[in-house]
Amino acid sequence: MQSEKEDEEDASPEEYLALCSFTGSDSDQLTFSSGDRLLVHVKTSSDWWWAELQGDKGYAPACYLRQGATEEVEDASLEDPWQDEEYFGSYGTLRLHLEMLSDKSRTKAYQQVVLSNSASLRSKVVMDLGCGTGIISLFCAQLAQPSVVYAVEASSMAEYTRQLVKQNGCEEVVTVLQGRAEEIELPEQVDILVSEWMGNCLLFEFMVESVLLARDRWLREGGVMWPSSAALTLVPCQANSYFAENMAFWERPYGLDFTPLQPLAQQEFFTKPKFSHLIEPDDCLSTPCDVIFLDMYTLKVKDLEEIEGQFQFCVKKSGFFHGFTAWFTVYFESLEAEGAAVELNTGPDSEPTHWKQTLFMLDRPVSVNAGDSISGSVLLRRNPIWRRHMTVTLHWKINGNTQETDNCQANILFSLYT
Ligand SMILES: N=C(N)NC/C=C/[C@H]1O[C@@H](n2cnc3c(N)ncnc32)[C@H](O)[C@@H]1O
Repeated sequence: MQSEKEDEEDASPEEYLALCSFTGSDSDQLTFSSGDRLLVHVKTSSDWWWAELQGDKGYAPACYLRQGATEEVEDASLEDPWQDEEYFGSYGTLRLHLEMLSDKSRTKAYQQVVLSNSASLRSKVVMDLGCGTGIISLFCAQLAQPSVVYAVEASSMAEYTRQLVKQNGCEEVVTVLQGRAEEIELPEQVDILVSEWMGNCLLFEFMVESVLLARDRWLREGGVMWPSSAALTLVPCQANSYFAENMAFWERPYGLDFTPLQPLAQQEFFTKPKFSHLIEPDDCLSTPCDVIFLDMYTLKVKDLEEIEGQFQFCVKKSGFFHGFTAWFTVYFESLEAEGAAVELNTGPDSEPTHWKQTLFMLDRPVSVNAGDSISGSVLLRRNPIWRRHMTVTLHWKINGNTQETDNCQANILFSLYT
């Protein structure tokens, strides 16, 4: 392996600036500090590069490095680490709002929360964070009698939201405030902070940070968070059709042998997560398991930098282990003491949502048998520079009980970028 890399290192290495510190999580990953200048020898993949720092060689996460960066470039990227221009720009158009409103599972879950708590919502003060078109605020005004709903929206959609509130005769109850939730001023504390903040893999976009900041500033003592908690679920899975369409395809297209393109296909299609994947329940190789649980009352912004979960799956049927699929569930506690919680589950046993599920493909499938165990960890690491992005690192071992399977330690890092 080393010799292979040495061959490839003939090309002259390029200097990159480390935009932030990184601690390697195993022996072949480099550890470096913000400001270090690394020599990148081989860009082995879009996410990991073979680099050198003062004689030490190892893999470095590409998203931590900037080529020939000088101070002003670094400052530039720090200028808009939230990419707000682009982010709120996209929410100023209808496309994303139409997608979210068309998602019946998602929208009806919030409607159900308001409906099943309508009595307790009477005379309450509500904040709807990131209200978009104001659908949740309109549900509150239409299905319950809160004293006021502060509908906060940072994008230019807010001016239309005001029209929708008026158009539906809710202006007595709903007050639309345009601005970032972190920056706007409310005239009072709120009893309930409701928001639909979940992104791919639960956290992508990191809108959750805004929700936590607003909680700390505006939610009164004993106030209620909707969602109240969230869980990220993982399962080892088959992905036969995705594998066939993107990898097996090159075996014999039109009677020709295109297999030399398969390494390229692996690099191009299997090193990025596949958003909007629809996993069939049958594709699950074991019982799914919640690997991360977030309590929205105690979660702190600093906790979002790195969140790790462990897993131990027992394979329930033989098949090809192509990858892991992830989804999330959020829970809305009842305002009544003994009331039942409402849940929005985006997994394969529920009605599909616009999030669908996220598929992380292994670089090559492994055949597994019933009784094998797949154990390991998942690490969500927030990008220290681009604050709406994160990487997902999966480590796992297969302690097969078949004679030819040994521990195949593996880890893959996926960057979730828009
Ligand atoms: N990704 C999912 N599920 N939903 C995205 C939903 C995002 C909506 O919330 C708004 N939003 C996001 N962050 C803030 C904030 N800090 N202050 C005010 N409005 C905000 C966006 O402009 C969208 O309209």
